Amino acid sequence: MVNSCFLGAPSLFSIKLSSSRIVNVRGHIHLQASRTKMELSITRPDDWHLHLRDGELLESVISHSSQHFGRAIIMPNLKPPITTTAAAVAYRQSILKALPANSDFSPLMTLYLTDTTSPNEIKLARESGVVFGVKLYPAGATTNSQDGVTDLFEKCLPVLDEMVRQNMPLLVHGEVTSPDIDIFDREKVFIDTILSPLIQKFPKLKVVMEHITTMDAVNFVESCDEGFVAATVTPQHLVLNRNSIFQGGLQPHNYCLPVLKREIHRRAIVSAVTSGSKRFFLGTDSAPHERRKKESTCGCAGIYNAPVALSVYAKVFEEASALDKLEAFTSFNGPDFYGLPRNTSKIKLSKTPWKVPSLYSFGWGDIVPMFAGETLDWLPSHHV
Ligand SMILES: NC(=O)N[C@@H](CC(=O)O)C(=O)O
Ligand SMILES: [Zn+2]
Ligand SMILES: [Zn+2]
Repeated sequence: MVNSCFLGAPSLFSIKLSSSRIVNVRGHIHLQASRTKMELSITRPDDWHLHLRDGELLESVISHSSQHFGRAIIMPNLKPPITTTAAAVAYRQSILKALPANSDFSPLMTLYLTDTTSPNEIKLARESGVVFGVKLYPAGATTNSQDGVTDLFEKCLPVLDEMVRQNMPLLVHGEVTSPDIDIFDREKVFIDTILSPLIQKFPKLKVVMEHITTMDAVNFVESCDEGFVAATVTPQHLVLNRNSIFQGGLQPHNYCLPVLKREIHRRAIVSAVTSGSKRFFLGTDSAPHERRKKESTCGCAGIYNAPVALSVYAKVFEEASALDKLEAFTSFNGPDFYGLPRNTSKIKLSKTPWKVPSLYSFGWGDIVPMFAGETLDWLPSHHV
């Protein structure tokens, strides 16, 4: 098998190939490797959307993220949700305690916005130095969102004003919840009826549209001011379409929210992230649920992708002949948007096939990862 890789911006990352030869095609440098041993060295990535949960679930899943990622934006949808800075500080402590010895992984905390969040809470959040965003869950939109916002424009204007003053990003689960809106249209209707008016009203508010799933979201984010509106993209929305929920029978482990969409939407998202645009960055939305809660008469939404995320992202960029743009997506665009320094250490991704476990078993139960039992191409090195 021959592998070919076009080096658009070689200074961004390095590719090592054993048994490689350099071919000059019309002025462009291509590297070809027979007997593939391709290796990428990239700045250590961050995960800008992660569910770590708490208790034994937290202890069970944390190393899958901390071994590769430098930092992660930690979602606040616990039971009860993290609605105050004091709760975020305490949750951060329990994450640090659960980390493997010697880990330098850094959790970036968020607050869960409710109808009664006060502007003063935003000040406290900023002063704490450990809260980096405020999460909007429309009430009823997703897992543990029942305490979320019922009417953003009715209830949250003073808080949003304060967020602009404090330069505190609003992180958005962008779906309307009205039962008369088709589930596949909920993101688009949210953009039209909530996000677009919100940005008109608060042009200086930083907004991250989390886990985008549609061409409409891509177009919307691209139409906004670059430094103010951005989006995270999950592995599943880059490689799966809605057929995979029903392939050969109901597939509960491919069910997440916002639900997977049509192939045209997947392709639009792939084009957006592999274009090199700074508006899109890595956010896995890794969302572990116990196996029996997924394989159930009323299965939970959420895909556990932390163990496979980097492999999947690398495959997407490779298939788009855009490996030279991978590092900006995984490691630069996120910190640049949040105004944080980029990581300085590196990780390696080698093109070595590895088999995803069919199950992770813990004393309290099992978790089934994305691509359980399948073989993936890109193997990330552990960060030490
Ligand atoms: N994405 C999901 O399907 N589930 C997430 C919540 C969320 O991010 O919407 C969860 O917490 O399980
Ligand atoms: Zn969400
Ligand atoms: Zn999420």
